[in-house]
Formats: sequence, structure tokens, C-alpha cells
Amino acid sequence: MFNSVAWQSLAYHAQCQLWRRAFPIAVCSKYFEPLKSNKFIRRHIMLGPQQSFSKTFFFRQLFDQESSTYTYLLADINSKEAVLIDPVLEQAIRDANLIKELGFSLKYAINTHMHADHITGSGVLKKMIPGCKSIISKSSGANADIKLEPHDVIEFGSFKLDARPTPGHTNGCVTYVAEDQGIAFTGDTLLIRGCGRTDFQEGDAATLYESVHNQIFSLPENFRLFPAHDYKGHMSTTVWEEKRYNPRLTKPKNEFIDLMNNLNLPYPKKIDVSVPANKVCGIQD
Ligand SMILES: N[C@@H](CCC(=O)N[C@@H](CSS)C(=O)NCC(=O)O)C(=O)O
Repeated sequence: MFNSVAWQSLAYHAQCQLWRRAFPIAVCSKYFEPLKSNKFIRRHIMLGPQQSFSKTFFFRQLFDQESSTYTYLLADINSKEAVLIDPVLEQAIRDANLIKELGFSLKYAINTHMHADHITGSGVLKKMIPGCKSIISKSSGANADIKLEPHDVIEFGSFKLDARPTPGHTNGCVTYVAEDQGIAFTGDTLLIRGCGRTDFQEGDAATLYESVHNQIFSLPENFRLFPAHDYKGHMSTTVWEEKRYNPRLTKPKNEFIDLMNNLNLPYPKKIDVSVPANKVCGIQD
């Protein structure tokens, strides 16, 4: 099957053929041959056609200003089954109201990892919405209704998320990939033009580097990536963009490790309350 990148490439070549018929070969070679290998054309082909969502796939990006955290509401419009990725405690009422308003039924409150900067909303959402189950990876060491093994699949309606293990920021970090929709939720593993820090919890720069290169940069280049945080006003990126412009992850591994080990960032303000609370997905007795 042709995807949209292939179609656009085909359309470009067909256009070249038409011009070749209309004009002498010399003119065509002069203007089109250099273009064909030109970065502009390749950039246009890769940047332009990001895969569009299925008609029944619902996607909403939500933001918590205090922690600069993105939460994602995904749903199947037909079955009404929904999931929330990385809900934030302080936004649980906002999220529950939106889900109710849209007539969705929240099946899972999913965590990409055990966050250190804010308390997850998954515990409170479970109390607010009967039937909702919390999810985190088994390797996070946290408690939840469902503890994922690598590559477990989460289903909601007719859609799926593949849990790709991407340790490095923490041991239990997962990138959730919706293959059919051409999107991935990278948590704190890959941030837009950055990445999660590796200086606490079980952080390890070499592991994070391998995770990104093997599990995220191996996705098709037109896949859109949605992180758990952004501190500069960006909302999403693509595999293509990050493979070229990520200032950390485009470096050789040894330089990356050196850079990550010398970031000297202050610890997140809420780390001492967030980590213990997130060990039980936000619910404390
Ligand atoms: N100032 C914030 C914490 C900012 C921070 O450390 N962010 C983390 C992700 S949340 S643990 C991170 O990995 N940042 C990477 C970077 O390069 O900044 C607070 O006090 O909460």
C-alpha cells in the first residue's frame, strides 16, 4: 500500500515527466535534476504529509501550566471508550468534566512513568470515574491496577497503544505508540529538541540514548511525537525533525553522556512529595 509520503513523491515524479514532454531535455535537466536531490524537496516530502487520524479517532492535547505537563485524551468516537495519558492531579476535575461532556467512558488512566515533578491524576480519576483502571509499567516499581510488560498492548474501542520500553530518564519509562495513527507519546524520554534529565531516580544517560535511537528514531519519520512536558511553548514534533534538530540526541553517544552528566539542573520543586505519591499512582491512605 502507498502511504501519503509515497503518493507525494509519485506526484512529484509525474510532474517532472510532464515538464520533460513540454520542454527540451536540457531545460528539464537544468531545473529539475538539481531539485530532485535537493534538500528542499526531501524536506517538503517528509515535513508535509504527516499521517492524518482515522475519522473515528479522537485526540485532545491538554496542558497543566504549573508543571508544564501535557495530558492526552484519546478515544474511539464510535465505542466512546477513552484513555488519558499522563493526567495531573490538579487537573483531574477538568479532565473528568471534559470526558463527561463528550460522552466518553474512561477505560484507563495511563502513566508514561513515575513522575518526579507532579502527582499523577490517575488515582483520583479512578475514584471519580467508576470502572477506570490505572496503568503504569511493571519496571517503574509503582503500584497500579495494570502493570505493563514491554510491548503490552492497550486497547480502547478499535484503537491500540503499544507500550515500547524506553528507560533512561527512569527505569519504567514507556513510549506509547499508536501505529495506525502515526503518533507516539514519549513521556519524558524525548522532549521537543531535548530529552528527560538522567540525574535522579534511576536515570542513566547511555540507556536513554539507546532507548531513543532504538525505539523512537526507528519509527517512520513522518510519525508525530507528543511529549509529557514542554517548557518553551512547543506542542508536538516528528521523528524526522528530532533526528535532525535535537541538540542532544544528534550528538555521538559519548558526547551525549558527557552533556547529560553536566546539566546541573535544580531538582524539581515537588520531587519529595511527587515520587512517594506516584509510587501508588497518586492515592495515599
Ligand atoms: N522546574 C521544574 C522541573 C523541570 C525538570 O527538571 N524537568 C524534567 C522533567 S520533569 S522530572 C526534565 O527532564 N527536564 C529536562 C531538561 O532538560 O530540562 C520543576 O521544578 O518541577
